[in-house]
Amino acid sequence: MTGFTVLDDPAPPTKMPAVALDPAHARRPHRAPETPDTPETSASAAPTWTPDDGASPGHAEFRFASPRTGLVAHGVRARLDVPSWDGPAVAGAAHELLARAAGARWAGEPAPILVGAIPFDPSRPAHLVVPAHQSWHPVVSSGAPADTSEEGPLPVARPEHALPGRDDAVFRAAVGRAVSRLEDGAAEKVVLARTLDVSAPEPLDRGAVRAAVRRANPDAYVFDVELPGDQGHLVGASPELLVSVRDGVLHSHPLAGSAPRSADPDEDRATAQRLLASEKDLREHAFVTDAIREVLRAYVDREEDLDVPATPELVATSHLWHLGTPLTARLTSGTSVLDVVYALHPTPAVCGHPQDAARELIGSLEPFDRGFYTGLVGWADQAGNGEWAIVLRCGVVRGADVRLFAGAGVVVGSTPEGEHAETAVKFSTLLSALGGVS
Ligand SMILES: C=C(O[C@H]1C=CC=C(C(=O)O)[C@@H]1O)C(=O)O
Repeated sequence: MTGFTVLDDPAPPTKMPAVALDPAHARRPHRAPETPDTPETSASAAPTWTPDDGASPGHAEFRFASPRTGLVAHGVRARLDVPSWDGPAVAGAAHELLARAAGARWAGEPAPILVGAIPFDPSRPAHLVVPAHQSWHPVVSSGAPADTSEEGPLPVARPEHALPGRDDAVFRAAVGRAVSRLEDGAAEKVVLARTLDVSAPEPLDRGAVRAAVRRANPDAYVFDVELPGDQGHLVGASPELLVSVRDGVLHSHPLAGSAPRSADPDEDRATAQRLLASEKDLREHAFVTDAIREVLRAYVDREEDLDVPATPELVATSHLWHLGTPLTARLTSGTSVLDVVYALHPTPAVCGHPQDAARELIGSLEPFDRGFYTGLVGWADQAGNGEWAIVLRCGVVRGADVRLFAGAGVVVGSTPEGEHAETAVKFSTLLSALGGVS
């Protein structure tokens, strides 16, 4: 265990200031747009052109690495700013903004993309920018085995010896109340989360944290996003792909239903098999795949264009087993990844079912603002391609201070102790990379 301390008196919940950049810094497009003019509407983007010298409030460092490809971006060419943060408004505005940026680029510059993060509450402003600089690179495997069933266990943290195991009575009470409300019929599933505020002896080296979390989680979506204002960096290693779209083909890999990994290979395998057969976890998982199937039906031409396996499979992370279902769809022509992102988000993997009732329970039972936790992080291009992971196994890093987030799906049959233990293990994913778990 290192010198991490738990902050008992946590900072006020992170709020998201609307960032308005000074139009006086406006940079003119280098040449006239090549793309057709798009009419300005009240729901369209108000692109703000800014210098990209890194000194403006739009420095906006963004790192997002899927298991195979890494994207590094920084600087702000334009910021997406829409009056209404709903799917059609965002997708339309993003298209317009990317068309303008494409028209304004120098010869030889790569096609512009949109990068950023979307909060848990999609009606609140997202942090979406067209970066001034972007580069893609292959992710070099660090040698950690990707498939633990074949190659033995990954390093497993022991939460009972570390900070995440600290009792959180408020969370246990919230889970207890949620189960009673579910038993009374208020909803069928709700995902409840908690926070853990820790402080390192000195400012964290986020590059080292990213490398450590990638080593332990070769299949994760590792992100490090500079948030607007002084909100800090959103850093994490999500196991969950909401959607990737390439040339009209969508992949999604929803997860729900979890069990802690064990350092003992026999126990680890037995835990995984128990999870695969757990009625409670299968029920928790089915809410997610059913909801995604229903939404995606509206974005395919024919039922055969949507493939949703009937049963989930096991997915391993450094600390947990999950139930996961790999879904594919051939999208109706003209569908953008952002249309689908906003239509799906938030899924029952992070909110619950039915969505409105679950949101209400979260609002009344969670004593903090989720901000971008259980939101989305990723990128989109002008052709409608993109990749968006759910913001999980993460924290907001400000110098030496980190607010970690972890949640768990609650259904009838869940227990406060079980969900407390599960969230403790979920904290450990990032905390071990921070050096806070022995
Ligand atoms: C909400 C979280 O996990 C979600 C994703 C995978 C499995 C989950 C579960 O089993 O409860 C959650 O739905 C989190 O990691 O904070």
